[in-house]
Amino acid sequence: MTQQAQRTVLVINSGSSSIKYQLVDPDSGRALASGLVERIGEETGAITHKHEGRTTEITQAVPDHGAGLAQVLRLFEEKGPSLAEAHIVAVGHRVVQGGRHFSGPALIDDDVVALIEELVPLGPLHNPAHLKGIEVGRSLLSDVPHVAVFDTAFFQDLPEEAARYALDREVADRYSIRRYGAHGTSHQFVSGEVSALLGRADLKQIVLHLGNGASASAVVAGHAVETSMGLTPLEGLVMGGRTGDIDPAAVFHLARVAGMSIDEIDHLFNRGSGMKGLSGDNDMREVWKRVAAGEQEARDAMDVYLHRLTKYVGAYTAVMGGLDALTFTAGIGENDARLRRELCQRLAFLGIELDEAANEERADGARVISTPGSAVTVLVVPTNEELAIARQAVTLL
Ligand SMILES: Nc1ncnc2c1ncn2[C@@H]1O[C@H](COP(=O)(O)OP(=O)(O)O)[C@@H](O)[C@H]1O
Ligand SMILES: CC(=O)OP(=O)(O)O
Ligand SMILES: [Mg+2]
Repeated sequence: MTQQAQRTVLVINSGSSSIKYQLVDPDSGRALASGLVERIGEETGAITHKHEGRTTEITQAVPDHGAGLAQVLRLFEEKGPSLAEAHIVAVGHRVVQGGRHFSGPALIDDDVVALIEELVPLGPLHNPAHLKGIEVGRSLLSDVPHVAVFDTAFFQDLPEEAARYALDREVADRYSIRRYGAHGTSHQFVSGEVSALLGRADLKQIVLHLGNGASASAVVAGHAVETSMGLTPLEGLVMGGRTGDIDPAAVFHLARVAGMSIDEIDHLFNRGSGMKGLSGDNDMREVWKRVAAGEQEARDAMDVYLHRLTKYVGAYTAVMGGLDALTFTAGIGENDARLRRELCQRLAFLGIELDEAANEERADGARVISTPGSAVTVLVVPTNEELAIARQAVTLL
């Protein structure tokens, strides 16, 4: 018989086109159930629900995040575990954009919902999905507290010189234009795991969160000092469908010369660019297949991706005055050994030496993939945003 949890948190992590969820015991870290709703809004969506070693897979259209979440709650009733008997003490919602309002988790009430709504322009791919998740979650699970955990919270204390853009001060302050960052729950969780694994609290770290959205952070002794996402999650690294860094004058140029509207440019930069725009595919596994098939555009896209990463690692090493640990996480960072190898080759000048066998090994947990003689410890650490959200949520109870 599986051991009963004393208390659980249901965590809902809504992405731009997906929902990840976990029913998790915040004390032991054990997930009683977990799952993923993918390709929301597309012709065919997919839902995967895992509970006690059993996996249920459903292929069906999921029109929006509200419908996806309602389906997930039905799956809990049909396949278990029953939410009514799960001792749920809170529902934790990931929220990407908290602007300047939130430096920690917040109990969700109508005022908090209004603020998340106000911040939609600064989290255009994510905040609308979170609002749907919160609305459906609150109506279907109305007798437990709902807590919002913000991606931006970990970066609220960035040094002013990192958070401030060189934009007219009055305009920037009036319109709250500054670097808010994103993926902070993951950067905080992963950098904390690295400190624990290496047994040192004073590390100079770079964390590369490489998923569909991708970001880098520089963390000194547990405090973030730089991060690549900016006013919105568009800035920084090359992503699945997002440009990352681009000269803002490209916007003026496309408006004036190509006659594109602001909404068209927004869509182009946020959804039609990145690896998808460069190679035709936003999934790294597909891009590598194209590289293997000899497609030059795919190889060029990989080189743009790697060049951007190299630049950020170099810049953050300079900002921190050194580098002790470089960590890969999220879908690409955790699974793409070739990408890790090619990046570390470009970073050999830092004294980085990869243990090729450890890098290729398919393992689940956190691990070191550099040689004992490497000047920088290189690691793969699986992120667990859901567990981190659950732990933050219960601090408010
Ligand atoms: N084995 C793999 N090799 C390379 N990339 C992978 C692999 N497995 C997953 N990915 C990448 O991970 C991405 C999803 O990462 P994830 O962190 O779940 O992103 P998000 O939270 O933004 O949806 C996919 O788009 C895919 O490109
Ligand atoms: C902020 C962000 O890009 O999140 P995700 O990678 O989950 O889309
Ligand atoms: Mg993610």
